[in-house]
Amino acid sequence: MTMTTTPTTTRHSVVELTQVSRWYGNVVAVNDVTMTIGPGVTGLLGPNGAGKSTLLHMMAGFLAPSGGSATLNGRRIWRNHEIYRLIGLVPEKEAVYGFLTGWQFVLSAARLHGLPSPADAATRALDLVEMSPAKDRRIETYSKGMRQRVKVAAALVHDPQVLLLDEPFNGMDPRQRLHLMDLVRQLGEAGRTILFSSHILEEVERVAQQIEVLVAGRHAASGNFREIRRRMTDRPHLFRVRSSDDRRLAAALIADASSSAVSLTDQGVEVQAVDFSRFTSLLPKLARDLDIHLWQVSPTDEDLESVFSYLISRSSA
Ligand SMILES: Nc1ncnc2c1ncn2[C@@H]1O[C@H](COP(=O)(O)OP(=O)(O)OP(=O)(O)O)[C@@H](O)[C@H]1O
Repeated sequence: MTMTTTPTTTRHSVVELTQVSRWYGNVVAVNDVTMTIGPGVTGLLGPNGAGKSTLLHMMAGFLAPSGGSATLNGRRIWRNHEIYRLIGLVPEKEAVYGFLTGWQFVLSAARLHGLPSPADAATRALDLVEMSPAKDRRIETYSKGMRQRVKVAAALVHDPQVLLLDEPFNGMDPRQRLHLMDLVRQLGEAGRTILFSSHILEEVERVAQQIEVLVAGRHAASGNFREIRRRMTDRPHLFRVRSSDDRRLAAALIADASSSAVSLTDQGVEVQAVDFSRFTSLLPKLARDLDIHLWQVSPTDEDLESVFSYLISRSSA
């Protein structure tokens, strides 16, 4: 994919949230979040309802923080029109009119921004997302991936330094997803400050250099994917083990420091492993030494929700 950038824009933008909170009536959607988003691609990872959309909307100037401050390059975002010109938001909702062509949609975004040459800007944005060949078709005839790209073009039409994307890869087929991932990566490499939200760790790992984890409105972890992975692997894991002699196996496991709790149940031995790598090498060794056959070893808490709850419990410790 080739990409053109506009040399006139300074590209080193930093979005800064300082103790930002947002509540809707009694619901605290975002709770005391402090984070800095710099150039390149950052992934905002969190389960549904974590407050990702609310956070992105505050960064885009669509929502006022109830407390704390959100700035871009040191300047307040909320109600600051000059700052709005530097930010593009790709919303999660399908905010596109099916009866418009891609060209009309992106052109109207250019006009709304009051750009001096809206047609040139629309052409450039459509080229950037490789949608020029389909620009004269109505949006309702587009695939999900094409729709998403045309939304990105509309968000990029004013050549913003900051691009915020809310769950951009949702509902796409694998090929479209790879295509958009490639585009997001390239936009980041060109020096833009990009933040996209997702509830899928693998998705975030593939595109983002930096990951910010949000759980129940709180900032639960921050780092590159290796650090986030490590923190997730370091957490206590709950395993269920079925073997030819559960009782003897449980006794041997309990004697080792790799597990904090071992219990015998109808379904086998349940082990709370506090040292993941030590436990996974110890178990086969014990089985061999004691001449016990292992029939089943399965993690019981591998879902992302439990990983998230672990991270949030750590961050509040
Ligand atoms: N306009 C609103 N009025 C009341 N509550 C809201 C409103 N918008 C969001 N919320 C609540 O705030 C919390 C955070 O919502 P938000 O949409 O920001 O999360 P999210 O991480 O983007 O989740 P999802 O991926 O499901 O959209 C949720 O509990 C949600 O129900």
